Amino acid sequence: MAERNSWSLGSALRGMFGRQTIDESTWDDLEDALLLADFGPVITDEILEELRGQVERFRTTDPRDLKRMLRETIEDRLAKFDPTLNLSARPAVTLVVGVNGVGKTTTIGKFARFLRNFGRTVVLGAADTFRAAAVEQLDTWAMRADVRIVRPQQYGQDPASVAYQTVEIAMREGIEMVILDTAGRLPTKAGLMDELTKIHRVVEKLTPVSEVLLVLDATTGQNGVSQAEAFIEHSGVTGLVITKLDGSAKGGFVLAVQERTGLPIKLIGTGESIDDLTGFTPHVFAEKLVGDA
Ligand SMILES: Nc1nc2c(ncn2[C@@H]2O[C@H](COP(=O)(O)OP(=O)(O)OP(=O)(O)O)[C@@H](O)[C@H]2O)c(=O)[nH]1
Repeated sequence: MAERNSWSLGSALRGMFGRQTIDESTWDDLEDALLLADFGPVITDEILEELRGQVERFRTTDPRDLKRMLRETIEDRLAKFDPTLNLSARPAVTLVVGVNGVGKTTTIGKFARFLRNFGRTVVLGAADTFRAAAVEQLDTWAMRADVRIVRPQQYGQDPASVAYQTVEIAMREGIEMVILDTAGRLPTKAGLMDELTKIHRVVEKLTPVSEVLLVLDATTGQNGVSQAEAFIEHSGVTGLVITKLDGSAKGGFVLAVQERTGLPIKLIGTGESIDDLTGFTPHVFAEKLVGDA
């Protein structure tokens, strides 16, 4: 199953785990594979050191043991963060933030369907009011997911007022989940952060915001995190969504990004279709990354 994912280490590791015994070239190959997968140099060194210690402690020369140890080490590190979505409030308000093009709108559509599949009622708020195309795109996803949407009355309307109206409708009509789309780019970073702060403040006049999800594109890997730093610093992010994992060779990014930001991954996007979104389970992810044999 591992080989089907572009981000799997499967093919990179096949040669080394095909050998009879662990030797120096095994370690070199493993280092190359981890760096290529965007674990980053620090985590790569730490993992190698940990595994060398374990191989010595257990006095093994069997590459299959090393593979199991690699999987467990990655799983342990992934599991240090809690991936649970906090959506017990009614309504539970989720603000979705991130730079342009990372897959915010697509994620919102998929997330709406994801929640519908759990029997929840959902309303979307189109609080990216500056781009007509953004509202239209969200509308299309609302239709696909079969959920309601609150659109701005005119373009350029204060995004905070659309957010407020959406939450108000949810409260009035007993809709359980509110998902708010936000702009990815404004002329200035300060303007963007002010806008998000305002949306947050205005919504919280009605009810607390349950989740602020930052969407990151796996194909840009750790470079993309630098672009998103302002969101992490200023918008009270509670969790990460990693998109486009299906087209990425950077499976190690998933571990690196949690450790670098200190934020848990809560959702994973694995394609462009409406059902291509899953929760994040460290055990499953580590197994798909390293392979289970
Ligand atoms: N392969 C793949 N493509 C994705 C995924 N998520 C989003 N995309 C694609 O990425 C592109 C950008 O997605 P959008 O949802 O428009 O991104 P956005 O962040 O809302 O962009 P703006 O509205 O411009 O801010 C689209 O072509 C999506 O189909 C994913 O998990 N896998």
